[in-house]
Amino acid sequence: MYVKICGLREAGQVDAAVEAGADAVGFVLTASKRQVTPHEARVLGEAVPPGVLTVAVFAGEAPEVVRAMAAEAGVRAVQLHGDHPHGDFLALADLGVTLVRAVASHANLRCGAYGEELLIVDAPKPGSGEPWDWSGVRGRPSGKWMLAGGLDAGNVRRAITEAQPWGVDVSSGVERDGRKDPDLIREFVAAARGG
Ligand SMILES: O=C(O)c1ccccc1N[C@@H]1O[C@H](COP(=O)(O)O)[C@@H](O)[C@H]1O
Repeated sequence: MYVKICGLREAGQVDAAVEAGADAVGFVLTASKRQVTPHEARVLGEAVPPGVLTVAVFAGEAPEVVRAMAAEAGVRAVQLHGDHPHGDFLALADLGVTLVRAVASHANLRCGAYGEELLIVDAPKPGSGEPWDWSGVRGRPSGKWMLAGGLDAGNVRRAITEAQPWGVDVSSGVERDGRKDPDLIREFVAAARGG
């Protein structure tokens, strides 16, 4: 089970995610309570081993903005949320990073349909921590797709059973009082992998 921990803002949180065995760590560069600057993302990403994907999260920015910020952040992947047109993915195809398309369940759920390598099927309000009807997507997405939206250590096994994703992605569910919590990160990764 591929696991991404998103919305990291401090070096200790990144270390906790890597040590827990996360496959990918996310830095939110779009407007959010979890937003970091491209420079901060670069510094955080420097401690991440090569085998772990560093992901910059965007939502609605123009491809030129994504290109410039991703280059400054030095990330290995960019994640575009919302209704980015196919042309935005084509415009970023030569960026040399993994493209991740993040959409709500009403969208095209074929991973690769827009040239992306990874797909995230998320709640209507990304980063809100609100659970949604994961069971409704079972059998609809194809390829390498991650389930996101309202997951935590207590519900991720059920969500995996219901939706049958290739991976899972979490932000709010590994926070305590608005900050990422190393224990919750460890518990989430273990639960996602069946521990
Ligand atoms: O986490 C954010 O603040 C965020 C802001 C804007 C777009 C995406 C964001 N995060 C993504 O939301 C889901 C996780 O949601 P949840 O908090 O676990 O319910 C994941 O795809 C993040 O990358």
